[in-house]
Amino acid sequence: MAGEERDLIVKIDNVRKVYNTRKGEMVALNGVNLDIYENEFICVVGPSGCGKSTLLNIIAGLHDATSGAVYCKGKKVTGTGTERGVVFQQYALFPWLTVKKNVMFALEMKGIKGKQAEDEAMKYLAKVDLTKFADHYPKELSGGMKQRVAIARAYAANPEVLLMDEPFGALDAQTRTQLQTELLETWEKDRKTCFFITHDVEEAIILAQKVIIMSARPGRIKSIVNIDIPYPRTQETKMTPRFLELKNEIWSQVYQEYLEVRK
Ligand SMILES: Nc1ncnc2c1ncn2[C@@H]1O[C@H](COP(=O)(O)OP(=O)(O)OP(=O)(O)O)[C@@H](O)[C@H]1O
Repeated sequence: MAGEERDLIVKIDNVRKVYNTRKGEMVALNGVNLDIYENEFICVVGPSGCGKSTLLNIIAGLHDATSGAVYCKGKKVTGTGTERGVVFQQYALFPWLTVKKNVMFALEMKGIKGKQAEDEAMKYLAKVDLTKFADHYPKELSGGMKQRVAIARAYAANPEVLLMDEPFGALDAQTRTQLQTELLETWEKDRKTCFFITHDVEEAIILAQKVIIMSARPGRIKSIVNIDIPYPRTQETKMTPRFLELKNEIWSQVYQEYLEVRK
């Protein structure tokens, strides 16, 4: 249906990625197909080395696919673009810019300048509760605060899709839980399309509408599990019977792939 097509944000079409290594060719991804629709929250889990980051980097336009292609709103991805915002595990802030200027940078890339960029940056910093730190430098912030700035910067660019590569992976458990809650609250309000990689099955279920399980290398999509737990979700959701059932189901599938890796 034409209506459905309008809502398709990212199309991953038969993507294969081969790296040339000293030991020869290494197939990181093979035959990956996925459609990401507007307002979807998708989490990707799978064993270490199955190609999750490779896939995200190809969507981001940081890597090329060896064959196949990615389309964003119908346009073939050939490089990075402001319609695809990326948040990495290691905050990737500019250390020489203040918090506010880091966020302003994203706005300036979109052609928003001067006072308007400053006002908008402050608006996004307020969303992540960091207005008081606007004039601080990244090195003066905790890991969780740096990641909030990275998220504010990604949001400020108002991308069609947010690509997040283990954004909370480097944080302690408490901060991680806090940032999950904040991201959930934000997503429940604006439903920004998200493609989020994590090692943490609980994190995937609490956030996502769909959890994509990737197979051991060469990475393929092994299965897609719909998370039928209604929003709003809170940390207490993790104690509910349905959550635990989904956790068992997804964990056992991921575990099978871990065993494949170890063979
Ligand atoms: N630039 C590169 N050159 C050669 N091989 C690479 C390169 N980048 C990744 N690889 C290999 O491709 C495979 C997939 O890596 P990738 O980082 O995408 O996996 P991942 O699922 O994100 O892993 P993890 O969960 O450990 O972060 C791995 O075997 C990795 O060693």
